[in-house]
Amino acid sequence: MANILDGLKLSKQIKQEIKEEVAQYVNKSFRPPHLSAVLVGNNGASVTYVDNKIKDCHAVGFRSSLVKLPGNINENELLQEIKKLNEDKDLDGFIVQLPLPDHIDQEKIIMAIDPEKDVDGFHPQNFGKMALEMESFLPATPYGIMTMLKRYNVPTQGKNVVVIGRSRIVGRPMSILMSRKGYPGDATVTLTHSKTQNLQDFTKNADIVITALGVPNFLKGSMIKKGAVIIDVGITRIDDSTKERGFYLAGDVDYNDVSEKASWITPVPGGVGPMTRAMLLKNTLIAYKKNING
Ligand SMILES: Nc1nc(=O)c2c([nH]1)NC[C@@H]1CN(c3ccc(C(=O)N[C@@H](CCC(=O)O)C(=O)O)cc3)C=[N+]21
Repeated sequence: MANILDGLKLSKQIKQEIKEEVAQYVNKSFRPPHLSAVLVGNNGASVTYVDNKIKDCHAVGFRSSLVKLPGNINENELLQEIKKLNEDKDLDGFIVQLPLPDHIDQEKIIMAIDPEKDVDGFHPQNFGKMALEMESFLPATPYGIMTMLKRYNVPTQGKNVVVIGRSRIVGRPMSILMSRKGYPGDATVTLTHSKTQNLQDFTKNADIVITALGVPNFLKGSMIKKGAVIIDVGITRIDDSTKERGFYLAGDVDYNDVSEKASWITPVPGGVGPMTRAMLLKNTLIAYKKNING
């Protein structure tokens, strides 16, 4: 049976560390860190994520604010809102919750965010710096996975890592981070995606598999090597009226099957998701310290 990479437990530890650091600043009469989120429309999962983010902020002593905009807002109006946030001296960082409605050009919006306030690490300047191994804000989900591997001392040097999915917020940055120098990193990375042929040939050879697909129960025990480390980024809501919230969450990994064979595995829920939230706070703290210390 696999050991569990407990993202919920680790995220609580990290939040505690952040809380203590914030308290030190506030005790010296500095203002608290301030994170803002922009929410366009009312997609169910997005609303949950933003609500959780606000709770997280309060739990660690951050100030938080929410910019709630109607789903039919046009691109220029949204750009105006972003300009205001960029210019707000009392704001350390903000995120624009994705996905945006189809009539808005996502890239254009991301490009408009001040890279210094881009605590999601989505702006091309931060992405480019990440790829060049310069200091930058790292995207929260990949950063959370790197932190989990580090705190659990999972070896990565020279390991075969297979990432499934090439999205701009998870798969692609994950592949870059794991190939960077140092620990965690120094891995041999294969980035697979929907056009990959014979995916199993790659996953069966992998020491670490990171799935970011959004296809429930996609990864089976037969597709992995014995002793592999399995990181499940997929979180899909599955309607189920017998559940309290009317749905349950399913990962990309067939957990019962895969955990028989894996050495380490992340659960869903309680794995990568809570780590993502903790790393957003971490990035905001980094932005804050730069602002406070000048
Ligand atoms: N600008 C932007 N930045 C993001 O980081 C971003 C985004 N847009 N859009 C959507 C995705 C998704 N995402 C999640 C974060 C935490 C959980 C999470 O905490 N999940 C819990 C369960 C939560 C629940 O119970 O519903 C868990 O896995 O245990 C899930 C999903 C951030 N994203």
